[in-house]
Amino acid sequence: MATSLYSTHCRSLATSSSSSASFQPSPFSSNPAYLQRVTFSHRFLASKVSLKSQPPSYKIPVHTQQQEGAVAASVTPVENGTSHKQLNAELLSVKSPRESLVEDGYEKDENESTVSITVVGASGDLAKKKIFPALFALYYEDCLPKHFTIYGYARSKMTDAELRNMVSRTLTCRIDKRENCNEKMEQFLKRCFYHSGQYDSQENFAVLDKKLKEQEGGRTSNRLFYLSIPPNIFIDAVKCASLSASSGNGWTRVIVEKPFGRDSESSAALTKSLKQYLTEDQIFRIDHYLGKELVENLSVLRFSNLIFEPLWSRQYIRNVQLIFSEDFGTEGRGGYFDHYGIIRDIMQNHLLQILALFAMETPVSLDAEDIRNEKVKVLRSMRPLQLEDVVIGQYKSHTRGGVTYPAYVDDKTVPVGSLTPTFAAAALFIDNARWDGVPFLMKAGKALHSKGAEIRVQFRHVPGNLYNRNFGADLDRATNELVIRVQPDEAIYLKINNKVPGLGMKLDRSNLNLHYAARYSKEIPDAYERLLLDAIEGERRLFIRSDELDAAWSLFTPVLKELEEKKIIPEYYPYGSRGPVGAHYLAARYNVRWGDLGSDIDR
Ligand SMILES: NC(=O)C1=CN([C@@H]2O[C@H](COP(=O)(O)OP(=O)(O)OC[C@H]3O[C@@H](n4cnc5c(N)ncnc54)[C@H](OP(=O)(O)O)[C@@H]3O)[C@@H](O)[C@H]2O)C=CC1
Ligand SMILES: O=C1O[C@H](COP(=O)(O)O)[C@@H](O)[C@H](O)[C@H]1O
Repeated sequence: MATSLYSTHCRSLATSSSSSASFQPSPFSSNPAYLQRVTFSHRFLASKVSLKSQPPSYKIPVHTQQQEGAVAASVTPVENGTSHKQLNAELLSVKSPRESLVEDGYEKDENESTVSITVVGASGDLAKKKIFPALFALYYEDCLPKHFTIYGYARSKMTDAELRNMVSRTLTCRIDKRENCNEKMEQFLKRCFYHSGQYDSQENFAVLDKKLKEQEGGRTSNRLFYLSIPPNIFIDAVKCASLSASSGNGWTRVIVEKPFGRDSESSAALTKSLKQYLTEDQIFRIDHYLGKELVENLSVLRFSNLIFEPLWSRQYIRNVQLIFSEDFGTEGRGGYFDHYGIIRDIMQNHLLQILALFAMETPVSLDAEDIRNEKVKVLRSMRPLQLEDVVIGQYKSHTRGGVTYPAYVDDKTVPVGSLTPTFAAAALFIDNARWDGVPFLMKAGKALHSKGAEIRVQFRHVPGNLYNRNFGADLDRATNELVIRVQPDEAIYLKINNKVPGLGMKLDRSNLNLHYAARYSKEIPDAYERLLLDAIEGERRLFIRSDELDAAWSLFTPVLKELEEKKIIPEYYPYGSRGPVGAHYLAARYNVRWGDLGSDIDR
């Protein structure tokens, strides 16, 4: 059984909460889980940073799940571990906001604050797939404040009941958290409402504001807008939300989804436009890879284990590989993708963010600004990517086992003859004392043979030749390799050499393996859960600051322009293959062999 040093799990903390606590009020002020969470972490300080000053501290009565007075309802039981898909009629009948609050046992208390979360683009793919399920998971874990409301906003015409119905189809309970699952879903869905409006209409947002106020019932209102819409309408929506639906007496924050522009200029223009309506403090630029468990764990691994940090430099590390692969194409998202390509879609953000966390110096503290300062520093020490250090590819149709998989350009939303890369490999360098000369190789592709994301750290050869003859000719295969498997089947393992038991002297490669599924019984939360919770708490550590974004774009913009201006033709690779062979030549130029070629001890 795992013992946890620092528990920040909302529900597990709730069980050990005391009956009252004194601290600055926040949207979570009466949630025992939250009280405990902030006591243990630096989040508390961050959560106090808001646009408006907070009222003075006071005694907070603890509110528990049981006290919420959930309405008993007949529900379809959870069967075979799957979530319910049927809602009963009572749930779908929409009550007025006040009725809902009273029914849920909430009495108006103007001294308490509320959080209203508006999902802008609620009818879309991301909202359905990720945002609503993450909000439900937070609710299930008692991580949302006592008073919260969720509003879906989009142009599509929908009633509250229809939104609830749509949302209910994607809600699930964790495998290890099924208790009262249907009941919790019903309670959650009652807090979800919908408002149909245009993204560029201040009047429509003003009506939303009115509805939010009704829900907030005179309490201090904190408002979070999640922009789950295409980037061309970000500014319209931000303008209208900010001018017509900002909180009058609490904080207003906006989560902005990627892409943050397509190069340095457009990104700077986006930031400038956003800052017409919001301060930097209000902008939460999301990169969901930063919310992934093993990416969060990177700093813990580095800075809390003496054995790693001394090795973390050019002295011991030969190369670092950041690998992303998907075993499906751009199906359905070709229109978006063709405008961006894999370098902008994955490398400039997800993989570069991982690289920054991997390579940064020790931050002064775990505070958001200290961490982000270090990330900016390391990004600014990097050399802009050169054309000769990039290989691009695009998948072509392939028939296997009687099934024909489409080419990228077969997608109706992709322009004929598109040269947009669906695969790229790149070699990047950090020109600082720690990393001078160490190649950081990135590889990202769609429609490859497997799905996964990992960080591979290949160490140098052991000096001297004590055991060289036992390794055979291939010394590279005998070097230590640390693998951080971000997904799927999370793991951290270290490849070491070991003597095969017996009278002879035969060496063998083995893994010291921290396999999450075996070590921890808990299901790993989705990245969006962590990030939404952080945004609600005002914790900015896992969000991208504007100077960080500028630094990231300046590494990729020149090469992206060159690729486009020179109309570089991608190397075509079959759907479901390992990608273009050019990636191997690129790696070989730096004496690197990709670690994901797979060996019998990798899984
Ligand atoms: N889907 C994903 O897996 C990921 C998405 N993202 C980002 O998240 C954001 C949302 O993504 P996703 O949900 O896939 O996007 P969608 O294309 O599904 O768009 C979301 C909603 O925006 C509205 N919309 C779509 N196109 C337009 C348009 N041209 N003009 C006005 N409104 C429009 C539609 O709502 P209505 O018509 O009802 O107004 C739609 O339901 C994007 O910025 C995307 O890049 C980031 C990572 C992953
Ligand atoms: O941001 C994006 O990420 C997804 C991959 O996310 P994951 O969490 O499923 O690994 C990718 O499919 C998409 O193209 C990209 O925009």
